[in-house]
Amino acid sequence: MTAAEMRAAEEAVFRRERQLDVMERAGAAVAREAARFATGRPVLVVAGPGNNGGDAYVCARHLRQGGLDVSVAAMGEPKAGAAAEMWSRWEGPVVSLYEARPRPMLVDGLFGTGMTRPLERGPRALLADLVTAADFSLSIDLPSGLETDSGADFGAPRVSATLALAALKPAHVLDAGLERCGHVLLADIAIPVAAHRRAAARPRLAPPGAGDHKYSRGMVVAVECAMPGAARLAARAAMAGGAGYVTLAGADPRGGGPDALVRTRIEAAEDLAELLESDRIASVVIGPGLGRERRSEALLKAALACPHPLVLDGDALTLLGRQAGRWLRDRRAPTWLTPHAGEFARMFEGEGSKIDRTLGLVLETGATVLHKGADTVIAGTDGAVRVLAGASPWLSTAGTGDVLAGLLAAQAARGLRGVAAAEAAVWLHARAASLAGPAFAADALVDHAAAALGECV
Ligand SMILES: NC(=O)C1=CN([C@@H]2O[C@H](COP(=O)(O)OP(=O)(O)OC[C@H]3O[C@@H](n4cnc5c(N)ncnc54)[C@H](O)[C@@H]3O)[C@@H](O)[C@H]2O)[C@H](O)CC1
Ligand SMILES: [K+]
Repeated sequence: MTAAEMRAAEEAVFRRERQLDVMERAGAAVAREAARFATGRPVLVVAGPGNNGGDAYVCARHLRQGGLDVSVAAMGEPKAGAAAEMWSRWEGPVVSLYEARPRPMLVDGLFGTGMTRPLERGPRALLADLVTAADFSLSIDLPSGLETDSGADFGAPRVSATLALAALKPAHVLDAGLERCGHVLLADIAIPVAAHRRAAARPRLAPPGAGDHKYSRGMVVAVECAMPGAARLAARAAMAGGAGYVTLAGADPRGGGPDALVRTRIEAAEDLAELLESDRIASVVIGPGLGRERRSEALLKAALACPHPLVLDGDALTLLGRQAGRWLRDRRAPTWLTPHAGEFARMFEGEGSKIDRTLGLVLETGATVLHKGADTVIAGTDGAVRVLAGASPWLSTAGTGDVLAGLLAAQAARGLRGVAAAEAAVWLHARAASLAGPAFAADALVDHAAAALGECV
């Protein structure tokens, strides 16, 4: 939830409950986690001037009542309201942040969702030093120094763990927030939240039924052109992703690949157009290794004109570029775009967080967009958003995007649509990466995709 949505949810609660009671709950939740990690060690709580600081004073009081050695350092005194009341309920001394001495356990309650501008250099350095000197650091709601709605870096330290209050915010999963938050925990503080944006979750996929056959399970066409290896990876991934039949349409009928991979020879774009007339086809993937030649462009146009669900990746996205909206708006069949940051920028400018910009491209094209990266954002035409953060960093190797495109084509061929198909593909991809361990080649992802799928049926 964004900062504004969070405020609205809080306001709704304040209509029937005192703000003090909600803040008590938040502070108590923080104290429970802090005590768990402190394991008896001395604690330094740093408190800011707003409600994040209010939570911090409550936390300090609870920790001290629990028998821990707690000191408090503040940056600005709370002026009024619940936070000021919590400050006055803290009976120990409060030193200025500039006088704070590091302690083994640090609780960071300087700023939360109220962060509106970057931290100034002074407090930024002080906080960073205290975090570095601590054995364990826990941030209340957000590491102080992140823009809540985008995860942009406002000078936040990298803490050991962050306890999100009531709901995850975009900063817990996007941009700089991805690495600054450390381990993200979520506290239920009885503020009801109804979010249409969620973290990507393990899909539940139907196994084949007794009456299924290769066509009913979905036939995928992968288009091969300039770099055959990339299209082959996508085709193999479609097989591992559960498609019943995969054919690779290309100029060379003898190119490699597993025996089960069917090759269909196409010379010109007309051949592809003719192939794609078959109503046995359940989805098409084009773009991995497509190239940017005249022939690539002609093949892309043939694919765009076909009546089947279509996954557009790699060079297909670059070829569409700023014209993506014009080419895609009138396409009737489901369409997915799977850009990485560079391809996305070539198609669409947009403003705001990665979520906002991804939704912008959805609006522009009418397609489901799977915006890749360490923080993968999926957005659909119904406004639904899924984010997958924290996938294996070893995915940053050539060919993994081709595998994702193939996995997505398989989900489309199995009948999944929109965000659900993209979420399933992204989850399978991340899970296969974690099964593959360190330093894998993209080929190994394919080898682990079936095992990942096995966890979903
Ligand atoms: N509303 C509630 O009762 C509850 C809120 N919870 C916690 O409150 C914070 C959000 O609190 P808020 O007072 O809105 O903002 P902050 O404490 O994050 O910030 C305070 C204040 O600081 C100013 N400010 C912004 N940027 C800077 C900067 N770079 N340097 C200096 N000062 C800055 C700004 O004007 C803000 O007003 C939320 O995260 C929760 O922790 C409880 O969870 C529940 C009850
Ligand atoms: K904080």
